[in-house]
Amino acid sequence: MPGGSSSEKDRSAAQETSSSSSDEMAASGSVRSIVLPCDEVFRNLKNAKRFAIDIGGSLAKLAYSSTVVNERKTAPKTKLLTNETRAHSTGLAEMARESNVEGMRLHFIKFETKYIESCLEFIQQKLDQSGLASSSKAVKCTGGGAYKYFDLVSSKLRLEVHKEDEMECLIKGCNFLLRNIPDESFTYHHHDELNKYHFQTVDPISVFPYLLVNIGTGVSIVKVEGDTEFDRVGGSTLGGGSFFGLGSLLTDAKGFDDLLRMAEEGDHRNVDLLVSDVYGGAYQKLGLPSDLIAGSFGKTIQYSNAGPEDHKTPPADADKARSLLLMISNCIGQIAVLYARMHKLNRIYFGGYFIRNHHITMRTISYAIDYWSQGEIQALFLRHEGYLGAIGAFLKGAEEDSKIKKHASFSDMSSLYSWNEHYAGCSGLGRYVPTAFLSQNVNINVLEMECAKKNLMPFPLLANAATYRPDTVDLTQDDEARAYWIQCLERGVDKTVKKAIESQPDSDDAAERANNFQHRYLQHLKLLRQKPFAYGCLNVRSLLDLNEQLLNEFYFKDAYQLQKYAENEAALNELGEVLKIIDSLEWEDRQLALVKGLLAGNVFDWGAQEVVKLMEREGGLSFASALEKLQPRPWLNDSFESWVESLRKRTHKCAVIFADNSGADVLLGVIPFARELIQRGTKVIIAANASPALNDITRDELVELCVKVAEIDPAILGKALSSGMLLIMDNGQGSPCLDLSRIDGSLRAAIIEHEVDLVVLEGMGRALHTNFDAEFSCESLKAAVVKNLWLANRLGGEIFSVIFKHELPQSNGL
Ligand SMILES: Nc1ncnc2c1ncn2[C@@H]1O[C@H](COP(=O)(O)OP(=O)(O)O)[C@@H](O)[C@H]1O
Ligand SMILES: CC(C)(COP(=O)(O)O)[C@@H](O)C(=O)NCCC(=O)O
Repeated sequence: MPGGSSSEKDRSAAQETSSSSSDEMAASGSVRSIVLPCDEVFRNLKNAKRFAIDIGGSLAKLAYSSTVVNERKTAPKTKLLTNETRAHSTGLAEMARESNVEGMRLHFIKFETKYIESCLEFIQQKLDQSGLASSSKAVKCTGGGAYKYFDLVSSKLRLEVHKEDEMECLIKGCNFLLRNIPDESFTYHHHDELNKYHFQTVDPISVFPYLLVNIGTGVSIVKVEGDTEFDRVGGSTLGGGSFFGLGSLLTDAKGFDDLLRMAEEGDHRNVDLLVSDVYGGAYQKLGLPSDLIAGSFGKTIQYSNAGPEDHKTPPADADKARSLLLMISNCIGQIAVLYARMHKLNRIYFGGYFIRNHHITMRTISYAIDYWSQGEIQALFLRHEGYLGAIGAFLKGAEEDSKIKKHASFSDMSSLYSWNEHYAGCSGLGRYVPTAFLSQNVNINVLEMECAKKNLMPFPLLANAATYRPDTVDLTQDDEARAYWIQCLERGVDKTVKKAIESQPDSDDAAERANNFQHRYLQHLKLLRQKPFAYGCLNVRSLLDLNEQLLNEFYFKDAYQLQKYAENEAALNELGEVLKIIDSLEWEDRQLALVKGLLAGNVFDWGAQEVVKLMEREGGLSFASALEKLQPRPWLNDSFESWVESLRKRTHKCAVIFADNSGADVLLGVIPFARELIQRGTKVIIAANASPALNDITRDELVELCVKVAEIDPAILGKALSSGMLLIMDNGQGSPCLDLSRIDGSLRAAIIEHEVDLVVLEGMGRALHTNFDAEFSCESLKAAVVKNLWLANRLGGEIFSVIFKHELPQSNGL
């Protein structure tokens, strides 16, 4: 039987391993690294609320939830908002909301089942020390170990153990990951040097049907047609257990990582019988190439039968390990296609930790699926392939608890709220980190997810939500850009540290925490330099978001709060004058002044090192000097004429403006621009961040500022705020960039209700790093100042080049 994997391809892989193995082994964890203290891995255990465990034949996966208090230090309260004014500001009062919410985080930890006892002991110790009890009376337990370790789990955690069906947990976990984690699934393309991982956008509405092939110790094959409609249609004994077990018998491998390392180094042609070994060449009649595997391990018989006089050297351990990995991966691929065909399914996801994001395994399975399905089916892998059962078990427990307690239910949370991967606490794709586990060192893999506490949904005016990708440049594919941005953010970290310390003048340990932040951020950047795919896709957005996550991690909820406060005050003082100048201009000059104001405001960006230099100079940066910095027209991207023409032709019904920085940007740029639209009869929604990121304005801050704005300009802006012509809303995010596939559900509803026909994206983060290529079903403006020399040069311009992109939808007859 042809093995399904051509040895020619495998030979090329064998030759490639010398270059790729070091990287891949870093991924699989055999790289020497510092042993982490257990507390750094079992994070937030003292706030743990609920546990679940999936104890498999080989690996145990522990899941727990913890609460993270969003102890946002309040900025010196803007004196502008007294209780009295708050009460009288109709329209604004309703917008004010509680922002000091408790966040929910999910932690998943994976280690070899043989350490289960030490792990439970460690947890027990921690829970005893903290004196806190789990909020749940029971722990959900799945996998074979739910039976085998029943007594151990219940005695150590002092909780009732509820056994849960393994398949149900597996599917629940898989559906949750597909719906909630961006870039969760991918196809693997070994021969595409630049882009080995093609991440898939999973439309949450059309997740089903699919076939799940879970390769754990054994293999389960499940046909999934809905959340509760699934059927274990088959399985195989030839799985991860066979690879690890047989591999250990056949070689001197010291553990799984060692076996994988051997497989990378080995040459299967010393072990497998190829078509050429049988036929002397290709088997033309059947179309079997000469280097196809005819029989796995077929050559080993020669060594077994050979006497000492034959001088046959037995195959190396590495060759056997490779042949074994190919044999098992090939067979599973073949079986998967047969089941997919039998059940008329064309999507096959591979779960289970045998895969371990390993390039030979993924490549062989992909090849087998392609070969046996004649190119009709592609193998889909999951970034968190080993956690499906644990996630499912955790969700089951949480749902049941919330039903009993009849309060804010987790079942609602898994279906109504969105989750983000918390990169700051994840060890990354397939990586194992050595951890000091009571008295032993154990390799552990960690995943964390954070509840967005919101129902995030796609922006309704995307031309094609299914194909929308927020990021303009994929840094995993662009080596030069990746090297530049990682280095640029490394250089910017000192400034962030300084601002973080400044933001908490009364704290004794701010400097220490800020240094820890710096250390961790630099560590993550180093990992991403070596393993760009560690967290799925890599882009400027994910690098910036990681910065925010780590700041929060070290209790810097708003590092720029003092800066923002000062800039807001200064800009409010200038607002009246700026409005007066604008009002004195003729119509066309006014339109240009408004656009230039929007752009000049965007220069006030604490995320851009070139600008920081200007702002920290003596005298700082004024709005007037920012205006002077702008590239003279024609701009690098200049559709001002087209914008003016559109304004002449029509009055927009409603515009949504995604605001960027605090101070001059929002108050002297966005507000006057919005005011002009309002005067033309256009309703305006200003959508600001839900939580702080750099010096970006948040929705709560803007609501407060608007009280003063209304006082400065009662006739137009004051009236607009109270009549609902100007709405301030939350975009659902806390990033300097903007992912339009996940915006706040209420903003989405308002956009639909008010029939938004103009989208304005402002700033580098929202209009250049992300969404530059986004297409909308209505008119749009993308406005930004390029405040980074490298990027400006790359785009063919100089620092402070201007992007002003006005676009009409494809089908628009205007
Ligand atoms: N560090 C490791 N130790 C043991 N097995 C590992 C390791 N990393 C990956 N594996 C592979 O993962 C398989 C177990 O996958 P998993 O999905 O956890 O299944 P199970 O729940 O049956 O333990 C093992 O049989 C082995 O092939
Ligand atoms: C962080 C930013 C995206 C914010 O830009 P904005 O959206 O405020 O225009 C931008 O400043 C940026 O790309 N900074 C990278 C680092 C630097 O240029 O120094």
